[in-house]
Amino acid sequence: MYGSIEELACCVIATNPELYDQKLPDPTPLQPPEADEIYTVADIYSLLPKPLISLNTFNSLLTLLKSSHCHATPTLITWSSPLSHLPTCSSYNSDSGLILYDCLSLKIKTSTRYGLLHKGDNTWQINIVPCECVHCTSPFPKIKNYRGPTSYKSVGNYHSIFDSLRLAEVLMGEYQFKEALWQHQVVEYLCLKGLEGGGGEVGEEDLRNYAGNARHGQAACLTELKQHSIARDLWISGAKKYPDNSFLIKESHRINSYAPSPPSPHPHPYTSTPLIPSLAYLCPSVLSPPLCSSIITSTESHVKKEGWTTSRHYQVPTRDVPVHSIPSVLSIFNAEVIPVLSKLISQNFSEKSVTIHDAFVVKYQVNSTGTSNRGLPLHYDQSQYSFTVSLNDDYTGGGTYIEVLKKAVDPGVGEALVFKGGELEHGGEDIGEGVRYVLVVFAYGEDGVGWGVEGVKEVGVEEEGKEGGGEEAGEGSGGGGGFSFGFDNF
Ligand SMILES: O=C(O)CCC(=O)C(=O)O
Ligand SMILES: [Fe+2]
Repeated sequence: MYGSIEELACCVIATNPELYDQKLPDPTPLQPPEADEIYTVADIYSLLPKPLISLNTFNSLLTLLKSSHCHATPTLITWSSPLSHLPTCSSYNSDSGLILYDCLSLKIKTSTRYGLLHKGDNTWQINIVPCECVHCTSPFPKIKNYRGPTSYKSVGNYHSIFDSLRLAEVLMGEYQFKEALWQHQVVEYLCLKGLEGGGGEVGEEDLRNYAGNARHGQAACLTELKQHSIARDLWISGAKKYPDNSFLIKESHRINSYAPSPPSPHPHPYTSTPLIPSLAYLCPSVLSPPLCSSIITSTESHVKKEGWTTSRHYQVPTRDVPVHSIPSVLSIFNAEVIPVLSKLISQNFSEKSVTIHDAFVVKYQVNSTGTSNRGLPLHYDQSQYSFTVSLNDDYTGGGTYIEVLKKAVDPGVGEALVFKGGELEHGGEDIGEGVRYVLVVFAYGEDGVGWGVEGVKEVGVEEEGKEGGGEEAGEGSGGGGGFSFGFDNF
């Protein structure tokens, strides 16, 4: 029995020092348990979300709680991030603080959760409430459904699959990509098992759809974890396996649109100027001014019909159009830009080959309120190599702002900046007047140190690669690669 939340927390801290380890565990491969019905507190604990709050934040929350008393008698407790980090947590709609999970009660009495609610007037009050967020409701009461064939009783169970998918999305929203990857693998696995059993109560079509979404989720997580060649394989093989899944079709279309880097060196000599040696270079004449104008014209006529996309890059949303969605721009890009970019990367960064992850045309503009879309906040691209190719110059301000230089770099029309997008903090400098168009490219090389990762296996594929669905490794996977961003969000 703990008299106060402080005593309780002290006990938790004393007994679970690893709660402060912000490192995520390696993704757990799906392995059937030895026997049915066996799961320990450690098993449950390993599935709980890891704390994202710092000790300081936690202590200051405890200070706020000084006068409150916890009437519960939990034995093992962990806590999640502040609720504002849980976009799909439905049970609390205020941006209130903290949920404490009582693992033993979860096993015994699923109705008891300890919620900490902000009352809105700088006072805090503990209420014991049944939390219905997916962290609480999804895996734990149904944990047996998540543990492989021997304990998998109801493979077509709608709630376990659907809740698992939601949980995976929440984990992604919390930037817990390794755990989200694992959850997506669980979902695909459950769906495949359900399909083996004829679809169950969910039905084959929905199961295939969820499985495809889960495959997309795995690739998206791997992309965030900079495991890009594996992500690429999962997208390509996923589109073959789930040909009706729109996410997978879109991604494999993106991947297949961009030409591979040319095998022989680009014919004309190429000189670039180091801006920050080994990190950023200025590159003259990547594209001729007439081709830049042609890209702008084709882009504008495309967006008249199709509109701009604003949600492809969720971390810093640009208003852009992917190059692979405009055939005339794609052919200029493949014929003119890729050979030059490949050459630049091999010259400046000693890469043997380059793979394009994504390319898009961005438009910055001062809107009628004079505020939005003038630039892009500081960020890292999570690409290995990024390019910004200027397409016009009739604006004031603008350029690619490089934080370490404390200045914006704005090459002339058809010129480019190539830089290590995942290492150099940068942004789009606000424009003053006019409109700025820029072609942005995310790419990765063959030998990116620390970019290739082993040990992630495709769900449902046997060791020897034998599988009913005729799964193949995606073509064109060129070893380790790296970066992220340009995939569609759920
Ligand atoms: O506007 C620029 O020059 C930077 C664009 C950028 O960083 C991006 O789209 O990721
Ligand atoms: Fe960027």
